[in-house]
Parts: sequence; C-alpha cells; structure tokens
Amino acid sequence: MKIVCRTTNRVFVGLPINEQFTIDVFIGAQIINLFPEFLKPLVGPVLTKVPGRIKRAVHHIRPLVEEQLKQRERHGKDWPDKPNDLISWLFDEAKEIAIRVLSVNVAAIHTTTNALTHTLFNLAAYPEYVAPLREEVESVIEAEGWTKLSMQKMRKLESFIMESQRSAVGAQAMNRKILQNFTFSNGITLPAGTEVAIASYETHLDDKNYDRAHEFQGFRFSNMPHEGEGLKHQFVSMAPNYYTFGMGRHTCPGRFFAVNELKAMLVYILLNYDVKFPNDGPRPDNFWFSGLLTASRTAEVMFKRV
Ligand code: HEM
Repeated sequence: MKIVCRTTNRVFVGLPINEQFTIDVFIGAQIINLFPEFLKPLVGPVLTKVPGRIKRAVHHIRPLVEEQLKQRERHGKDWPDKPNDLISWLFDEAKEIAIRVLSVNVAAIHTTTNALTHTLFNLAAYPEYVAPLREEVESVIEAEGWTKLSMQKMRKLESFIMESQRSAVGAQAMNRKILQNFTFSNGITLPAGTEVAIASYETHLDDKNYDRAHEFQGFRFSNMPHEGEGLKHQFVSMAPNYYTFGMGRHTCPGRFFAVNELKAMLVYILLNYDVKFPNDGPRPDNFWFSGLLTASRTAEVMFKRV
C-alpha cells in the first residue's frame, strides 16, 4: 500500500501523501455505520481520525495551491511549464482542493493496492509465468521504451493482472440504492430505498462464463482472440462477465490510470526482481470481510535482484 500510495500521489500532486488517510476513512466509515442516521454527523468528527488527517493534508497541499494561485494571477489559466497534475486539473474544475485530492485517494489506493498484491502473490505462486512475462516486457521496452503505448502492447502482462483480479473478486459489486420505485420487465417492483448489487463472485467464477473458472490461468485473456475486435478482452473495457471496474454510468474513471500504473510497477518488478514466498510456500489465503475480499495483509513476499 505504501508503494501504491506514494507512486499514485507523485503523479497526482508531486508529493508522497501518507496512506494512513485512506485507512482511517474505511475504519471511520465502519464506526459511523454503527450509529443511527441522526448521530452520524456528530460521531464522525469525534470518533474518527479523518478531520485530523484532512488538516495535515491541507498543510502539505497548501503550498502547491498557493503556487497555482500565484501563477494563475500572473499568467491566467495557462503558462509555460504549467504542471500537468491533479492540482491543476482540479483548479480548473473544483474548490476544496485538498478534500478532492483525498477523495480521489480513497477511490484509488486500496483498489490498486489490492490489485497489485493479488498479482504479486500470483507471480510468486506461479513461477512458470515469470519467463514469458519477462520476455514480453523486455522486448516491448527494448523496442518502444517506457511509454503508454508500450504498456498497451504488453498483452500477457495485462492478462495476468486481469486474471488476478477475476479470481479475487468480492461477493457483490455495483451497489446501488433505488431512489424511486422501479418495475422490471417481468413485473417485479422494487420500492424506493431498496439497495441492490450484482453477484460479482458468481459471475466471475462461473464455469459457464470461464473455462474451469476456479483455476488460475494467467494468459486466459491474452489467449482469447483479439484481432479486429477493438477493445474486447482488454482490462479497461467492461463486459457482462467481466466488470472488476464496475459498469455503466459509474464505471471507474480511474481505470486507464490504474492499468498503466499497475503495469509500470509490475514491469519494474519483473525486470529487476525474482519473487517468491518464504520456504517456497503456496499463495496465502484471501481474507473475507462482509462480502469484501482482500489479499492477505500479513503474508510476506521475498524479493531477489536478478
Ligand atoms: C485496480 C484499481 C481499481 C479498481 C479495481 C477500481 C474499481 C472501481 C469500482 C468497482 C468502482 C465502482 C464502479 C461502479 O459502481 O459501477 C470504482 C469507482 C471509482 N473509481 Fe476506481 N478502481 C481502481 C482504481 C482507481 C483509481 C486509480 C482512481 C483514481 C485515479 C479511481 C477512481 C474512481 C472514482 C472517482 C470512482 C467513482 C465513479 C462514480 O461513482 O461515478 N479508481 N472503481
């Protein structure tokens, strides 16, 4: 999580923001949810660490905001060397910059950390994939360098990450609350206030959707036909049997960033390190909590320079 948080915020704001904020938000949410609706606004500030974390972020982000203001006063909306980062984009669109930066952090950090961890665990658990993956990334980087385009050409790596995500989805996804009564075509009506979700685990681990769905097949997606099919079977394009980034209007807008970030981190690992579990142990069990599934938080992966 430390690595993902530092990498992500280097891109967002040029600073390595501490990952503790996102942890405290999730703990805080669990605490607040224990209380009735009318007490929630009172409980949040008293029983959670979130307000303190926001204060610290404001302290770090204020100089960046002040610099933006100074430049904007001097040059207007654009100037040479204007940073192409989250602060600049938000300045164009939004107020309360620090809170916005932290909100994007909440969406970005745990998700990417979990994805990276599952993929890393699979790399350590299935060493037979290392050679073909290394061969792919070495040849692409040699031919194209470290560019966004070169990342797109790493189909095996992308497949390996997608499969790591597919085989580790939680019980449900795309949770929604119905705001007005809704009647399906079969006549069933759900009243306003009903909460619905899609059975993600059942979809992604169903043999009808995937050949031997419970088996980890790292190149499952890269072995599917792609020619002339545009975005089909790509990580960023969702399908009824693959929606790890959600679907529809609220599909994760950060997925293009996340996929490139994950690939860049894994390329670096593949080019520089061999990984394995202590004593060549197997993949550690995942951890279920209230329908959510995360990679083990205590397992260790050993790194050795190649
Ligand atoms: C592997 C990493 C990631 C995964 C698996 C992931 C997954 C998701 C999922 C499942 C949703 C809900 C979609 C729905 O309900 O239909 C979502 C929403 C969102 N994600 Fe991501 N995400 C990731 C990384 C990121 C990153 C890096 C960012 C920001 C740069 C981001 C920003 C957002 C935002 C702002 C939303 C809310 C969209 C909305 O409600 O309209 N995510 N993400």
